Amino acid sequence: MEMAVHNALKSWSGKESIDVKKEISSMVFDFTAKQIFGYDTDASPVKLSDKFSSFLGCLVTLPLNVPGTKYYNCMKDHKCIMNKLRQVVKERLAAPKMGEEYGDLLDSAIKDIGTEKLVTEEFVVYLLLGLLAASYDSSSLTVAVAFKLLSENPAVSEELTAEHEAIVDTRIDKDSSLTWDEYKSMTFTRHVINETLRIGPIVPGVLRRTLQDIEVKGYKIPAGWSVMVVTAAQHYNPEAFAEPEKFNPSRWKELDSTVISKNFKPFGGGTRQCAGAEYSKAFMAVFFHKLLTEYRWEKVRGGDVIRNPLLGFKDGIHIKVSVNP
Ligand code: HEM
Repeated sequence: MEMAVHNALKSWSGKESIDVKKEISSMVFDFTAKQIFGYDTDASPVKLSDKFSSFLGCLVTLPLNVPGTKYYNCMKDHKCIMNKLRQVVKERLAAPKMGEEYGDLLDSAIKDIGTEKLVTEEFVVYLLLGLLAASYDSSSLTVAVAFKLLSENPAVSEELTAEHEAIVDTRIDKDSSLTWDEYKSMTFTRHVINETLRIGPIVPGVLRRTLQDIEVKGYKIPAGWSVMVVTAAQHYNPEAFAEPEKFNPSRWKELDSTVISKNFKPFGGGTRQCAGAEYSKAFMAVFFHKLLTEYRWEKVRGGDVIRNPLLGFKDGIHIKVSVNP
């Protein structure tokens, strides 16, 4: 993870500016795809992250399957992605040591084929599609929101930088990699990540279906209805978070665990809670560690937030990254 971040930051430094969301999306995508099925973006004739970018960008569109329309292009990209994923799964199934060779997530999934009625070859293809889609737009959006909030709150940015510089200062070998203990010691970083996810949750809410009639504040919701829990609204509950519009990572020092569990759900909740939550938080911490200890950054332009229904930016958010002198 550190190496992926290192390579990305190196390639950004010196450029006039980069669109954070776009660049991080493709970095996280390539890294995740490598962990899941050994995807090597440099060796691949098709840049899968580009295909995902255009596929995900036109999911909510008029279903007019005519050349030249957004939907038509979306379907073309979807087909290309599915062909590639089907090919990957087929190759693994044909490998001499099927499911044993690489030790990655795809190997585990291949071994599970047939253990349950649902787990078929096609299911594994869709599992890959789902995980890659989930990784493309999620952490990158949260990091982009963090850049916006940090650029508007220089004191928070300074405290965050100080935490990471202190980690490097106490290292015996200054060039050594980040350790697990160092990661666990990033208290203020965790507060910044939580506060970013609270202020700018990427999804407006989570969907559930009622299994039985339930009553909420005098209203009856019949069994079988779809319910959307608007978690984004809970994040702005003034009884749980004082001055909820204010970006204040330090509030997390004091917050009660019951208040958090009832009002803070950026990754959903219950048995369907996000499978990539810890992975995303680790990625964000590693990203900020490398950025803040080895580089300097400044916002160049953009940062106007929109919701459609995912959180996004009108004209992106562009930053300039330079090596720390
Ligand atoms: C900041 C980053 C992320 C956020 C805010 C986020 C948010 C969410 C949310 C709100 C849900 C719905 C949960 C529910 O219905 O209760 C979800 C589900 C899911 N997410 Fe994430 N996600 C993030 C990153 C990721 C990543 C990187 C992956 C995979 C590599 C991932 C994989 C999944 C999967 C597989 C589910 C479906 C879980 C299930 O239905 O059992 N997510 N995510």
